[in-house]
Parts: sequence; C-alpha cells; structure tokens
Amino acid sequence: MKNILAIHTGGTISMSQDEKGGVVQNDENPIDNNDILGLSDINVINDELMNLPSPHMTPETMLQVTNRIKQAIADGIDGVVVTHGTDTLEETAYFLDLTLPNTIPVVVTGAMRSSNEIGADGVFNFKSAIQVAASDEAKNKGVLVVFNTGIYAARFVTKTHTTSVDTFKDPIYGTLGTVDHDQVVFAQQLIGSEYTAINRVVDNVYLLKAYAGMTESLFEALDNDQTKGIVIEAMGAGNLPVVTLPAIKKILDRGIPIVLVSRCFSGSAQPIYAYPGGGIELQNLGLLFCTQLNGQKARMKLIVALSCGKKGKDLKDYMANALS
Ligand SMILES: NC(=O)C[C@H](N)C(=O)O
Repeated sequence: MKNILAIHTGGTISMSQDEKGGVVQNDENPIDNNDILGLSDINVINDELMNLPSPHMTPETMLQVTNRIKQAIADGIDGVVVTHGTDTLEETAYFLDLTLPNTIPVVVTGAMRSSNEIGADGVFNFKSAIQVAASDEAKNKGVLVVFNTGIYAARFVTKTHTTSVDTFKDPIYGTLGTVDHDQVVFAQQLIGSEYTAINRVVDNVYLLKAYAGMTESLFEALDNDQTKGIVIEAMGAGNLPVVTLPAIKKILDRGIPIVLVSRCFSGSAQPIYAYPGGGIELQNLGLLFCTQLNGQKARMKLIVALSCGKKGKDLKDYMANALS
C-alpha cells in the first residue's frame, strides 16, 4: 500500500460558509478525514502545516512547504499532495517545481466551493490528487496540479476564472492527462526538471503590468537599492510605452535584473519589434526575455534564481527557457 502525505495549507478547500454566507476559515479542516475519501488501497497521512487563505501565502511560507516535502522524501514517503487556496496556487505549485528534486509525485490541489456549499468540489479534487500522487506514471513529470479531473504541469497552469470549478488551464500545452472516474491517464510526457536547492528567499522582487499610457512613475518608485528584481508583463509580443525607458535604464544601471514576459494570456515575449519601446530595443537595453511563463510564475522563478545567487549569463539562460 502506498503512503501519501497530504500537507494542508488552507484555502477554500479547508473553509466553509458561515450563517451570513461569507466563506471563512475553520478550526478543523473538513477534508482532514480519510473516511470521506473511500480509498482503501492508499494510506493517507494528513499534516495541517498551516491554515492560510492563499492571498496570505508568501515565498517564505512556500519555502516551508518545500522543506516539509524534502523531509517527507527523506523519510521515504511515496507521494505528496498539497492542498492550497486557488488564488496563489499556481505560484506555490511552480515554486515547489523549482525547488524540489523530481523524485516522487508532488500534486497540488484546492477547491472553488467551500466544504458546505452546494456542489462543493474539495473532496473530489483531493481524492483525485491523492490518486495521481499514488500513480507510478506521475513520477518524473515535475510538480503537478490536479483540478476538476485535469492534470496540469505546475509550470504552465494558471487560474482562469474567479468562481468556476473549471478554472485551472494550461493555455499553451493543455492537460497532461485526466483523472477519469478513478483511472489516472497521462496523455503527455513532460518535462525537464529545473531543480535548484535554496534555503532562503530574497524579498523585494516586484511584478508590474504595462498598460496604455504607462509612464515612468512606477519604475521611478522602484529605482532604489532595496529592489532586487522586477518582472514586467509587457504588451503583446514584448513591447513597452517608450516613455518608460529612461527610468528602466536607470534601474538596469544599478545592476537590478528586469525580466520581460507578455501580459497576453498565451504566447511568449520576444524581440520582434524595432520601433522605439519595441522588444528589440528592450533586449538591447538588457531586459531578460522569459518565454512561456506568465508574470506571477516568472516572478517566482526570478526569486528562486536570485535566492541562489544566479547572475549575468547564468541568470539570463535560467530565465530564458521554461522548458529546459
Ligand atoms: N478557491 C480558493 O481557494 C480561493 C481563496 N480565496 C484562496 O485562495 O484561499
């Protein structure tokens, strides 16, 4: 029988609706109860590591999850499920992907409806995640996200809807597989591990979104020695309003890395346009292009990179390719 460690961190999957209709945290986690799962062939060990709404998660709390999983791997666990709020689930899942060795299945899940709401999806997603974590096929695929029958790569999955149970999607590669009525089926093989060991996380790494009419002001506010790195969600294929460039140049002159992704839902920032503020000028200025990751994931990757001291070409190569 496989032993699966379920690390609970909070989020709607652990919450319930109160008498006024608001969704709130519980003292007791409603899914921390193996009887409701109906899984006689898998031994689930629950660990209430924290109980946070996921907007309260930080890189520090994510590192606590990484360290708990490393300890479980050392203790010989067969697989791990992390339950998590959905708002920042993709950030934690990708952080785990970057900071854990690719040895056992690690699956992140959550819920869109709390435990006592009609159509609550928590128990179903939790059970599906455990089944994936116990599957031999789930090994060697990096950290996975299981949600509403889909199995996704943590590296690319993103929350696409504020309330629908069918919210998690991978806009580039789709699902890796499904949990089809108790059967775990993988249709795609992924992906090279990007494992980096870190034991601390740098702070003051920022994420800015470009918009029509953006000026220098936000960049000027970040032009100081406390800033460690910036990710910009640029327009389209990777372009910015030209008036932002003088302030960006000053930040780069301080040696602070600036990473460029696209604010588009799908596709990558690339140096295509040669007009002022276009991708070619941005590349020449020294901005680092990061392909295929969205802004929040590129920020996690930059935090991991800076936390283990990457710089120069090493940093540029690490940020450049999400499929390495
Ligand atoms: N569905 C959810 O889990 C959303 C919740 N606000 C959270 O992220 O904690």
